[in-house]
Amino acid sequence: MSQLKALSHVDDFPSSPGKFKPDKSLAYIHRLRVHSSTSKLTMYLSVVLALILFLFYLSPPASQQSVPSPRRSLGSSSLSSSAVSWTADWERRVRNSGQPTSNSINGHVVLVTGAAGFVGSHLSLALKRRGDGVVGLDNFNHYYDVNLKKSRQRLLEKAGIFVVNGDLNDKELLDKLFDVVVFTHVMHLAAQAGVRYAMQNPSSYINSNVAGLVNLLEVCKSANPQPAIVWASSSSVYGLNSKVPFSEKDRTDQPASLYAATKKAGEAITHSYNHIYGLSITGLRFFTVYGPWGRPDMAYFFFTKDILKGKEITIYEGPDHSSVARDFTYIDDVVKGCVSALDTAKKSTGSGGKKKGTAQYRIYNLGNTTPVPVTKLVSILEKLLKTKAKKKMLPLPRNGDVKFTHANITLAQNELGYRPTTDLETGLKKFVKWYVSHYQEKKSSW
Ligand SMILES: O=C(O)[C@H]1O[C@H](OP(=O)(O)OP(=O)(O)OC[C@H]2O[C@@H](n3ccc(=O)[nH]c3=O)[C@H](O)[C@@H]2O)[C@H](O)[C@@H](O)[C@@H]1O
Repeated sequence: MSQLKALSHVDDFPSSPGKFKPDKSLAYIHRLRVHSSTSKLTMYLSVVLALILFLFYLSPPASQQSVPSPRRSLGSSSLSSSAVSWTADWERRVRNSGQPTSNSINGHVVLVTGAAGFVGSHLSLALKRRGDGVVGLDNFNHYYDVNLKKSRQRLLEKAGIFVVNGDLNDKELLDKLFDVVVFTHVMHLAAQAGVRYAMQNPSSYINSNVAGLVNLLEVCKSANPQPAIVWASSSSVYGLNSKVPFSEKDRTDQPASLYAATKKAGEAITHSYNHIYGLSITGLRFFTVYGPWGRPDMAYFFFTKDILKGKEITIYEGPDHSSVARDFTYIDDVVKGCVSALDTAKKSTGSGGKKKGTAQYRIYNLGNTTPVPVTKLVSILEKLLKTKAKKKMLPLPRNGDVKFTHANITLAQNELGYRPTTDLETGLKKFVKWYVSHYQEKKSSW
């Protein structure tokens, strides 16, 4: 979430009480009392009266005041005179975007949060392609290059998906979206991602991954009908768990980063909403998802950028120079898992904020089952980029990173039919191809 954006309303208030200077104004009134003549007072009163009448004349009638004005969070920065038509246009765009096509197999209508993000944009396109109604939501924060998010948004727009510019914590906006469209599903992918950044900006993780999640769940529990919710948890919840491969039954009470702790909190929070309100919930633990249109804060992405620039890259290693490894999972495989989670999700059981029966609660690993050392990732990139990396080996810092991840995907295989098919070399080849073509015209921004 953009801190600046979240706090922008603060500008409406005096920054400090010091801005009020009651002592001066009192002295002024006192001077008036002592020195002014009756005629002066009459003159002041007339001026004040004239001012009140003038302001009254300028103010719109009550009926006009009740018309909602365009909101900053809805993507308009200017308060134009066409306030009413702009709002109607916005509603029309949301409604059209959420309309399933006639060839839609199941008629799903999905709200995708984080739609301008990496997984969100891929998933939105996949759903739209098969005819689902898809409405996107994204706050376009500055955690990484906003231009990349806007480029993804343009792709979505071409496919007929409207991405609403707004924040998860904006309850009024979420209520409005649920008023305009009846969502059968919510695919909740908006989050403050990144393991290491949590040490720099801890509050952004609480704001998005905890407060934003609760806000969304509050709106979903009150919606009628309640949507089924599928959301992105993370492999990082396994934390210091050393039993491999990681199974959903393994302990997840030892997070190694605040990021992981907020994702684990999300699993607990969603469970409580499932239990109390009958919301159907599916949590997906993603394992280092990579691919075209990926996130520039992730190692494979900035390694590629730095290798091409001839800049040194830092590779972390474990004790005694042991390798650090990740179960890198290709985006298309993850998207298939997400779609399948949506398709197998049962309906929520509650209505009007009241639970009517037990609702489905599921958690799945979506990994690749083949951990690859980071050193190997770098050698694949060197081969694909035909450039030698300038490598610096460093002991794994205490920044929240864990030494390895490795998914057991049996449960997702059995219940979602999830079968990842892309190995790291094949996936990175597709990423590099995209990277080179996407940035070749923007070399100045490298
Ligand atoms: O699977 C997950 O749950 C998580 O996957 C990634 O987190 P991570 O696996 O740490 O991905 P990267 O940040 O791309 O790091 C990949 C590997 O490169 C290593 N690395 C990272 C940065 C660096 O400068 N050098 C380096 O060797 C890390 O230690 C890690 O082993 C995502 O960033 C998280 O949002 C996601 O939730």
